Amino acid sequence: MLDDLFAGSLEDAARRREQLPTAQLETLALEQTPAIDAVAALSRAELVHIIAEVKRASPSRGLLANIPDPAELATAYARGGASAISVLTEERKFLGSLDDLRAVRAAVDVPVLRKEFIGEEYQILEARAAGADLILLIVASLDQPTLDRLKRFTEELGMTALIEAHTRDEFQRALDVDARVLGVNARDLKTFEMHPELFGELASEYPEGVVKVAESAVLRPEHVRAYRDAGADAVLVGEALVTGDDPAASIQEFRNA
Ligand SMILES: O=C(O)c1ccccc1NCC(=O)[C@H](O)[C@H](O)COP(=O)(O)O
Repeated sequence: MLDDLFAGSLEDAARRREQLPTAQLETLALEQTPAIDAVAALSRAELVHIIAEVKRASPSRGLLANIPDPAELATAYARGGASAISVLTEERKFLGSLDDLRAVRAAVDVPVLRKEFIGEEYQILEARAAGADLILLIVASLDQPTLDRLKRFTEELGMTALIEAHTRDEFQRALDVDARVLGVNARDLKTFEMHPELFGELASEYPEGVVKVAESAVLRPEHVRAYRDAGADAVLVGEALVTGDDPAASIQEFRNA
């Protein structure tokens, strides 16, 4: 599944590159307002940070929510106290787009994450050109030299990489490239089973100064509390917010869990 998602994302990027060659995209990326410092925005604070996700659909859950106006949803997230907004831009299974990212960027002042299956520099330039401050790098799909190269490229553009691990080995590989924001995702990408305990098993191994992000498997405030008690600085939440009645209120509840 992960290989298919990556292949699809890279094919879509290749199609866009035919319309907008790398040199032109680079100019657009460099013209943007500088990226917001996501490390500062997500570092430990009295209340846990919520990274709230704009997520229409997913491979594990199918269609989740009709989101006609991602900017409106992101504005509600920010009103509820989200510290960052994650926007799924993958088109085939998550039904997202770079237009969603641009709309969210224009609507909020908090850092914006491009959630995508990123395997090459062009996709990172696209993220910057659309105003993203953070991009996702999934360790499971990148060999170590590529992970290192893409992380450096991200930082050269003034952005931050959220480096995502699903196992202890991947966690170590993220540390080996000096991850500054390191996520542990509870969702097994092969079986889609949730393992929220993995974050707690790895939390004590984060070096000082690395932002600890727990991802997925939050449906209720007690799930956020468990991540917070295990040491999370930030928790990334998608489904619970897009399927709930009042996303701003849910974020407030999660922050105070
Ligand atoms: O959500 C999926 O089904 C999925 C499948 C394969 C790769 C990635 C996937 N999700 C991306 C995410 O990491 C989540 O959207 C994010 O952590 C929020 O998760 P949740 O709160 O459980 O919706």
